[in-house]
Amino acid sequence: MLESIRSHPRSITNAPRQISCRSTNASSSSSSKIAKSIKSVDICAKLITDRNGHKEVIGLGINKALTIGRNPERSFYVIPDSSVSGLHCTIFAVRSPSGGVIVSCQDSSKNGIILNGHRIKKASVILMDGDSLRIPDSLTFTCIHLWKDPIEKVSVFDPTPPPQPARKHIGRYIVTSQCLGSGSFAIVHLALSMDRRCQVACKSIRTKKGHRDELGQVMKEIKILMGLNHPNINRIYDTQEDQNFIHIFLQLCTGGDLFTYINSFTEKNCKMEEDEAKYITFQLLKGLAYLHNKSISHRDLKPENLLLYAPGPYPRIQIADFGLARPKSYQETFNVCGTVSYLPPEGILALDQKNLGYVGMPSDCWSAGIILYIMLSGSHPFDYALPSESWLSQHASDSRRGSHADCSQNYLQSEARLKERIISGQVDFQQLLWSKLVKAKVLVNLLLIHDPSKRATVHEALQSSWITDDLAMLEGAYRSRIVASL
Ligand SMILES: Nc1ncnc2c1ncn2[C@@H]1O[C@H](COP(=O)(O)OP(=O)(O)OP(=O)(O)O)[C@@H](O)[C@H]1O
Repeated sequence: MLESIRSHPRSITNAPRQISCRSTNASSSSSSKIAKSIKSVDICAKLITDRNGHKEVIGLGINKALTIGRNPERSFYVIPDSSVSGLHCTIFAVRSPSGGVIVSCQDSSKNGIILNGHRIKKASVILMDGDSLRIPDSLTFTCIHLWKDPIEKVSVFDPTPPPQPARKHIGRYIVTSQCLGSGSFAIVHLALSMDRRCQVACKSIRTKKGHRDELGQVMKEIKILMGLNHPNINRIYDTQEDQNFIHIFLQLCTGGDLFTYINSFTEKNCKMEEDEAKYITFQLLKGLAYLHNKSISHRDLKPENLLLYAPGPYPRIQIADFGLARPKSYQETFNVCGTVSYLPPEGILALDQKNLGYVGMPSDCWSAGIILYIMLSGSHPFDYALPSESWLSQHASDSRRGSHADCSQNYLQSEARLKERIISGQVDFQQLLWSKLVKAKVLVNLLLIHDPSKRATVHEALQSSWITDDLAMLEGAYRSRIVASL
């Protein structure tokens, strides 16, 4: 599979074809046909296309690629015009981590696409309600519409574009009301950079009055992180401050986060392929190696903080959310922080004894080991109270409900059990699948070594035979899919 990615960089479009509903006119009979055909499909958005006055409505399903182009072999929606590339663009809908839907369009054409009057080439953009997307001389998507009650509304043929959602100016950015996600400290919106002429993410952190020192510290850290430039690190472009917020402008990722991606396999009762997990781990280790070479540790690595640069299989991932990252030169050890499920034993001990410090880089390697385990098995190596595979769905609903801050008795008890298991170091390799994943298991074990001084460093992890056996293919895929697109 890795080989096929290398030689056919567009194999991303081998994703299942979009099950769409089309109507050639606005008649009620076609509307009812649409309603029938979509009942079994998780439709979350619709496109209304206009081709020389001929209008159609197309439903978009979650995690389904709608490929558009001239070549019927490569495209579901075929436009036999010479101005259209074989595969011109791919529209994708993914669930956003906060439960909404993100619709994006990846251009793969020679001539590009026009989004609201701006030409886009070889990039992935997020589409908002009312956005107009044009393939020059051929086709216009007059609107994209996202609904909460999709089945009912997708059958209604309404070619009127909805009003453009509110936007506000912050410096040289236009921040839209399209929410991309939110966390404990921040809310993230889609924004447009007037200088870069591209979409970016705007992460807004509310600043508390009278905490100027804290604010100064955040700004200092942001400055350090603005110097980072690596394909697997989410870039910080700029910051703006106003009375109540610090706004951080980030490189836009259009594919959601790794947690939601892994969970999409569990929802389909399957697991991520070993090769795909390897490709993602390889990128994670590359990004971490870059950070660790600069003596910076992330300290809050988890699948929720690994973003997919664009949707689709074998995604490019970016390490994000550097809120807790620190250069080591600040201090040798740190006050403990991060999420318990991904903390190493020394982090748990530091957390409970309050005054102990721990070192950031081995902690990142531990978290990488947990992430690798979850990608391959769909469950957590220490959280095995739950039957395997229900861990992800349990945590997905927890994080949607925002119950990380839950202090209920149950939550505290299961957290205490989890901490005990992490400290005792008993990794659960009971699942049958591990007998087939011998080399991957070796790497997981190296990253989950109890003693941080003996734990594999990121460079040692990159030297593990699970990675080096396929290094040529991994490097090839990396070069053709990631470095070539920079
Ligand atoms: N660059 C980006 N591109 C697209 N979406 C993003 C980007 N950065 C963040 N998001 C979305 O916003 C969500 C919240 O962002 P982030 O995790 O940075 O906030 P936070 O408050 O610092 O989180 P935490 O609760 O983990 O501390 C992410 O889960 C992701 O879905």
